[in-house]
Amino acid sequence: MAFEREKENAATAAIEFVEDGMTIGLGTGSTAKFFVEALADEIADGLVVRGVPTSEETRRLAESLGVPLVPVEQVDRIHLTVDGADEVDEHAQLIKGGGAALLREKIIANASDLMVVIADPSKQVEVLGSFPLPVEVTPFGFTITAKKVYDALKTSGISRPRIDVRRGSGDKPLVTDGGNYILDCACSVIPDPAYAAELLSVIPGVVEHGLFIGLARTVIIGSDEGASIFEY
Ligand SMILES: O=C(CO)[C@H](O)[C@H](O)COP(=O)(O)O
Repeated sequence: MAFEREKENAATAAIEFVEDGMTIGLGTGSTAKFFVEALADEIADGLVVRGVPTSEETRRLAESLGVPLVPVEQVDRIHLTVDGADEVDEHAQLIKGGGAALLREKIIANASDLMVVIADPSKQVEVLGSFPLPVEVTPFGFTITAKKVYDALKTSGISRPRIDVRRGSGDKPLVTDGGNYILDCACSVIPDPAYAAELLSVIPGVVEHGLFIGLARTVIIGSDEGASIFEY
């Protein structure tokens, strides 16, 4: 798999943000997996923390590695969330949701004192939009919602968005942990991510979108040799 070493180095560097007693949001995806593994090693060495997983996939991984978890309903404070991203720009604006976990990821990131993004260099972009923007929608009326999403993206300045329902097994629409569908919106360039986010957020049927604006405060980019940490 590409960029494995860079992902692992970014994830390992994020351990320096972890302190004893923290409740930690555990992201989803191949980079976040390295973080959960690194955290499990620290726990084996005596670190005391609890995790809040952002997907069923991460919950299973954390449980298999012996990372103590706390049900999200019982959490009153999340000190830190460490998660990957599909794209990160120079203002720490993100596209997330390639792993279909964007809803839980955003709820947990938004509730955290600090969101740290870990990524390999291929995720760094000047302008968001090469990666198709995931938009999570309710199955009811999703074709109507898709049309509204198309209109919103056009209004935000994207010239020709193309929208596909993400497919899972048997070519059926993929169903997220929350029971919803994902619209993958090929935009090429998102000229005004904050405006696009604002327009998408008010569409009935849109549960959440993959634009993470103003959430990440720290971005760690892994390299072959180590990692660079950027604070915003
Ligand atoms: O947003 C996500 C899941 O919904 C992931 O963080 C994102 O897709 C990056 O994944 P990876 O680390 O495997 O490249």
